[in-house]
Amino acid sequence: MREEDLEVAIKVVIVGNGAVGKSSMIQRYCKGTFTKDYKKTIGVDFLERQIELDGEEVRLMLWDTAGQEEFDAITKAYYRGAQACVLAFSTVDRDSFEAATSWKMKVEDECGDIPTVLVQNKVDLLDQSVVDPEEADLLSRALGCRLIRTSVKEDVNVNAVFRHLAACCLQEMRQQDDDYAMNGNGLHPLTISAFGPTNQNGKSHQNGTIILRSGKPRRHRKRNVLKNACRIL
Ligand SMILES: Nc1nc2c(ncn2[C@@H]2O[C@H](COP(=O)(O)OP(=O)(O)OP(=O)(O)O)[C@@H](O)[C@H]2O)c(=O)[nH]1
Repeated sequence: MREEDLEVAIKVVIVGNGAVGKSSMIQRYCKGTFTKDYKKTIGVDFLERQIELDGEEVRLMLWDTAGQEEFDAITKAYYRGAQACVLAFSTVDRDSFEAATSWKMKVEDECGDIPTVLVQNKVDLLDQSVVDPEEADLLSRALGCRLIRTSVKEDVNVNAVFRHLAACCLQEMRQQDDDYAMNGNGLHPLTISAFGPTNQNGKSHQNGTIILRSGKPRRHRKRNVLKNACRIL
């Protein structure tokens, strides 16, 4: 398979309290639209967008999870396999700021330590802000992730959020490629050689190799996708 037939696909989850602007951010980024109406997300939605970064084609699959508690049980499963995270709160909603730490822990529980951006949305409403700039800076340092202030409404910094995450993932992936290249025995660093279990005929089920896959982004064969349209629930 040729290198140009491969692409990087990254699953990004967007988490945060209800009404902080998660769905709006995804709509803005993938469709270029914004609506003032608030329609609670039920369950999980996703949209995708392809970008070029450092000469690589990167497909970002953006998973929109409901911020409302009542959908908690449904959304939990959808964190699995996520490779990057947007952790959003609203400039005019103190509770959403205070909930950011528990959202981060929730994602960490499911996905481990994945590249994450803390997003302070609705900065067009700074005159009504209930979060001091220093507090937000402090939180981003405490959580160990970059803070990006956005206005989805005014289309400020939305692209920067996703480019930053894609760049982090790409860097991780290249690091893995380097490790692989340097690993002289021809095995991927996360591949463990072993005798596999045998079936009733005494034959090995596969080739005797147990592969531990990391949840990190990998190159995939390009595929034709239905652009921008996939509702799960
Ligand atoms: N002023 C302002 N309003 C915004 C901005 N982003 C989103 N909104 C509004 O905030 C409300 C909530 O936005 P949503 O995108 O539905 O919020 P959500 O986080 O997806 O909410 P849930 O689906 O309940 O989790 C909507 O009325 C949006 O129009 C922004 O940057 N500025």
